Amino acid sequence: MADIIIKNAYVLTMDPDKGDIESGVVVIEDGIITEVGSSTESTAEKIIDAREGVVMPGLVNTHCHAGMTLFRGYADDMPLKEWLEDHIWPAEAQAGDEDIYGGTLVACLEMIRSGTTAFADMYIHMDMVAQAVEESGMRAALSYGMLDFGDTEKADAELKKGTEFVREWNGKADGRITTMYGPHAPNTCSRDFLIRVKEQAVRDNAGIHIHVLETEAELDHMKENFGMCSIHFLKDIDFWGPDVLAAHCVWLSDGDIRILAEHKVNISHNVISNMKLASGIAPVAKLLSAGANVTLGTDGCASNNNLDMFEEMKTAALLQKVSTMDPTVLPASQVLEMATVNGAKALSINSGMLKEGYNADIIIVDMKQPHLSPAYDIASHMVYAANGKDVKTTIVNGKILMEDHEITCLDEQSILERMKRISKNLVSRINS
Ligand SMILES: O=c1[nH]cnc2c1ncn2[C@@H]1O[C@H](CO)[C@@H](O)[C@H]1O
Ligand SMILES: [Zn+2]
Repeated sequence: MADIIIKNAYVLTMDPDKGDIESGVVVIEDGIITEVGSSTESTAEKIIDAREGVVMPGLVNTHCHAGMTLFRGYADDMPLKEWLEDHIWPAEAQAGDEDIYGGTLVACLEMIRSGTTAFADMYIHMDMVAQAVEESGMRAALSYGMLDFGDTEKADAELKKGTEFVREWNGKADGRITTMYGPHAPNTCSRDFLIRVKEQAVRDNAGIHIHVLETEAELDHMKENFGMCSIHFLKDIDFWGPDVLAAHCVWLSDGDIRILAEHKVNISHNVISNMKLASGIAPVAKLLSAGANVTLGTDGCASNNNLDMFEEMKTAALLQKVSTMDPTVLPASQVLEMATVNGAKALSINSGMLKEGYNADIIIVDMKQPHLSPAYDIASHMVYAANGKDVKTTIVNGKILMEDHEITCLDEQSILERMKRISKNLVSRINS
């Protein structure tokens, strides 16, 4: 007997061999999808009738700082350097375990509610982040954000912390948690440190999550200090590979695009954060035509200011169209691929498609609503018309985390109450 059967749904499989099924079933057993088709002989204790719903793979957010929900709306409308150095970093210095734990739980609630089933996170107090992810039922690739600023003592301490975290949490929470190394960026980490991190990641068979060329200031800094941009600099130290997840990648030349594609680097496009901080426009259409694996991420809540991947999909499509003056770039089906299949690939997880043998990371979108009516092209609706609130059911690893808009895995009220308390205390500590 199976665990869950979802029936009577429009199934958007994202599986190129299968395509969409107008009225289909998805069968789940032991956290895995065991059947996708138009009917099934199987039985299950739990039957979900998804009539007037779209069943699709959960979205994958490939660049997040989940705990930054704490700073949602805390420092808006300023350039990245000032935002980070004068506001965010001093505030983070005051944040403790309880704050990051509470902030991450709010992020998990927000992601579950808006149809994200897996995310890549780079942040601080990572044991707390991992604990929150474990309790939430979500899937995540977690990394401790390491910076050395050229200080060798700090480099040793940061790498030790990063390594301990990678080793302690990899494969935990029934395999829902995997770990990566998280060197912050080429202009906040020294060359030596980045070399050591890469060597350590190879030894531990772990991926690497890093910010790259988010701002023109980083490009100028790298050219001034090393005579080349971050992409060539990282190529020089043999950093690039399919194990690397590079966030932002805004300031790229055509040569840089070729390097990223050749080395099969995973790229996280953070369009809303890049627009809000006026960092620039990433050449996503060019990256995709070069064959690079481009995915989508929200970045933290202090530069977005939410974690809704539906907004991210729509904005990514629209900005590329207007900035290239070509409405044919990033069609809806390709944007959906970025948010599902490509994201899962970047996190090395067997999710992102509804297919036999894949993780049961699934969402159901409620289509019986004015703004989704009529429905000619479902992919178009998911990218251009829907938003996170339209998600009514979220399943991760075969467990229902939200059903009919009701959160089943966490105590939402107490988490929101806790956020009120900790954010107030945190701000008073920052201001004192
Ligand atoms: O857009 C960004 N660019 C650079 N750093 C960021 C951005 N958003 C968040 N962080 C910072 O990265 C560190 C990860 O541990 C945190 O300090 C976080 O505030
Ligand atoms: Zn970031």
